[in-house]
Amino acid sequence: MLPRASCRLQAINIHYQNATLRLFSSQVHVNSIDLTANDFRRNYETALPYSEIPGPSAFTLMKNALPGGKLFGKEFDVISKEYRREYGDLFKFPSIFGSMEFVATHKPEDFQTVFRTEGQWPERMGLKTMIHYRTKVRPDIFGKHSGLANAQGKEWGDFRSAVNPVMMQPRNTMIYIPKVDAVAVDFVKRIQRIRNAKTKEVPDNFENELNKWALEAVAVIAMDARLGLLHDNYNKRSAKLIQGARDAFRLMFELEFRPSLWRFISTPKFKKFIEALDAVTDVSCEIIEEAGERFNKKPESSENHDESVLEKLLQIDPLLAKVMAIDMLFGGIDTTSSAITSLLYLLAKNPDKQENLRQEIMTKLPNKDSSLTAESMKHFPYLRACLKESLRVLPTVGGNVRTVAQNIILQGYQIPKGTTVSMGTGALLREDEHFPNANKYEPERWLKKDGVPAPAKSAHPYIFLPFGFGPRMCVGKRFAEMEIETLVARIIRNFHVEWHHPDLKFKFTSVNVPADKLLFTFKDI
Ligand code: HEM
Repeated sequence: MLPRASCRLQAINIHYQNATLRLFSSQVHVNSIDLTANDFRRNYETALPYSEIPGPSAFTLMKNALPGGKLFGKEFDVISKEYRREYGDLFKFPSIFGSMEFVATHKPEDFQTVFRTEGQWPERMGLKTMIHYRTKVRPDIFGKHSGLANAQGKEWGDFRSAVNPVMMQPRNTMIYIPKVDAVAVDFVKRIQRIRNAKTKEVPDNFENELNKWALEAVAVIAMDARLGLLHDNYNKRSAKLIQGARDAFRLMFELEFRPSLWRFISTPKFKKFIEALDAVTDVSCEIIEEAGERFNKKPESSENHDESVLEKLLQIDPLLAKVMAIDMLFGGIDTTSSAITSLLYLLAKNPDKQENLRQEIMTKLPNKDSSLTAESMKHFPYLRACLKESLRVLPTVGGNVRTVAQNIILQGYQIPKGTTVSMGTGALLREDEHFPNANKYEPERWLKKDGVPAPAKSAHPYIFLPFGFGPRMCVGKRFAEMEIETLVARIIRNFHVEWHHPDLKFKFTSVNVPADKLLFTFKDI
């Protein structure tokens, strides 16, 4: 323990918490935007009752979702699209087999109402499968913590206040650039090794390679550990972690959102899910323990400015540090690799944009072995725009969710406090009404030119929220953006990225993942 560092962290923590509260205080309790409490109460009483929100009955939903039904095996975005066509921009998904009833909306004004009334401790429904696993199956590891993503109320507020200064401050992200860049350089070498010598196309397991990069990069930030995943003979333990995270993510989605009896009996899928989570938990704990031993061996006097997230959090609360590190390993694989897949694919399909990006990168990486620094990363506005645009055209997550914190009115209907509302932002990102030429990949729409604001700024501000919104937004946002930008800068500096196959499809699990093999071609510059 380092008491002085701990005090410093707590001071930053309090400062950050105050700043965060200031930032969002103007957004609290304004559902009635500009209405007095009495006016709002009157409006609420005369609004249409919640029970009248249109939508399929539990029976129809079951019938459609079971074998032979019109939506059998369909992804959530397809089901949502179908019901939106049938019922309009607001409809209700009833509860089946103990799953949660929720309201789905596709109107930006509704997103604004929900977010601006979310309060100090916004609630996003916890994942019942994860909470069950952590509190009932593995309390030995997780103690009272079901994880940041699943905690609610003050427990969430305390957890988040502890991790925010370490994970959300830009300064604390930049310090990891050299280490994350070293991972990117290794990945470039890996591409050179594994691609076909003649065609330069990578093997059909390239998605797994991207997963390995994502885990290697997040581990270096989370616990200053190089796992060696980019070597030819990477160890079985890490393979188990990747496979476990991938299986758990996909099964979690099925168990949470499709009809399932797991709440009543341990179904085969549920057993597989527990096995997958056990693999993630056990391997993560081993890696964390090894990191802890390394930190203990560090001399007291050694520099601590680029301490890992784990090391910093250990000085605040060891259990919280462990749970957050596990969540970083678990949550930092599929998300980041899905986002980078979309970006590489869109750059491959739009060679002119790829060339613009290369020109920008060349200014700071004149040689292939020039170093990427925090300073050089500040000068890549086009790279940032390319990432934003790919998160718009092929978003990693399809929407946002909140449990509403007070009674509100959406599209004339009463939405009582405690209702789960799913905001289908993903569906609107490809609509011309919000983004002209919405299907076109145009990073320029995110850039201001000659003093003229970026065209994308004229879209409703609550539609493009790839990392969520407000105090509960993605805690890994800054790390994810930095990891992706670093790797893409390295790749585009080294290769022409090409795609010579039918259009790549994505499927919606908990995140959008590629449905086909990632057969990219990487030709040397
Ligand atoms: C491109 C990559 C990523 C995307 C698009 C993404 C997106 C999201 C979104 C939309 C949320 C919900 C936010 C809200 O409700 O307002 C979220 C939450 C979260 N994300 Fe990410 N994420 C990404 C990467 C990561 C990474 C790398 C980590 C770990 C280092 C991470 C950890 C988390 C955690 C722990 C939460 C829950 C936060 C809370 O409830 O306080 N994410 N993410």
